[in-house]
Amino acid sequence: MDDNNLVLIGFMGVGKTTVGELLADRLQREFLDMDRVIEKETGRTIPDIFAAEGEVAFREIEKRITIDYCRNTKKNILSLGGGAYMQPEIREACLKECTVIFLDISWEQWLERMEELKEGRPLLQEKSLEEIQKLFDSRHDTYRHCTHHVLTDRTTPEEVTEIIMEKMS
Ligand SMILES: Nc1ncnc2c1ncn2[C@@H]1O[C@H](COP(=O)(O)OP(=O)(O)OP(=O)(O)O)[C@@H](O)[C@H]1O
Ligand SMILES: O=C(O)C1=C[C@@H](O)[C@@H](O)[C@H](O)C1
Ligand SMILES: [Mg+2]
Repeated sequence: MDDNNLVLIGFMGVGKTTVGELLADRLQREFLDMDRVIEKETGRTIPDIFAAEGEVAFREIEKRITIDYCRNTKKNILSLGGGAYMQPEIREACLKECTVIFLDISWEQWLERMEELKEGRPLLQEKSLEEIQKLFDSRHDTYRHCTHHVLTDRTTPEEVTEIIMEKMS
């Protein structure tokens, strides 16, 4: 395996953080959740940034910090915010500098998790179910521009980790 960062992408709640931590253990690499990195670097929570400055301002901050970590760090496991990959500049930096793993999930399986996901995820609190499903569907084709695509339906985080290890071997 090379020294590239591994970048996990996919919709909110698909398991990027959970699987990212397991992968980091297996590979003896550091795990960085980019939502938490953004909060640390700005000194504010993501809900606070959304509330005070709005989504457009959040996306600019997200772009600057995510691209910096993609380009200027090595050997990390980076879990991207659920919407980060929709930004073309972030996508280009990830595909050029990193190995990108898309964690996919069906809408039906995702719905089963939705209630537990609402806390701390402002987009899920603001939007109707119909709007969330539209967002879910609209992002799918963009996430497919990746290095490895893993469907996680009825698969435990440990099994997902194993599938990723096999794909990269
Ligand atoms: N493969 C899985 N099977 C069942 N539950 C899972 C799986 N992966 C994650 N979960 C559960 O789903 C919830 C969301 O997982 P996690 O926080 O890892 O998602 P995420 O992709 O990092 O979300 P976000 O984009 O909002 O940061 C957690 O409660 C986690 O335990
Ligand atoms: O899917 C999204 O657009 C988001 C997902 C979260 O990870 C956070 O980055 C933020 O709440 C926006
Ligand atoms: Mg996460």
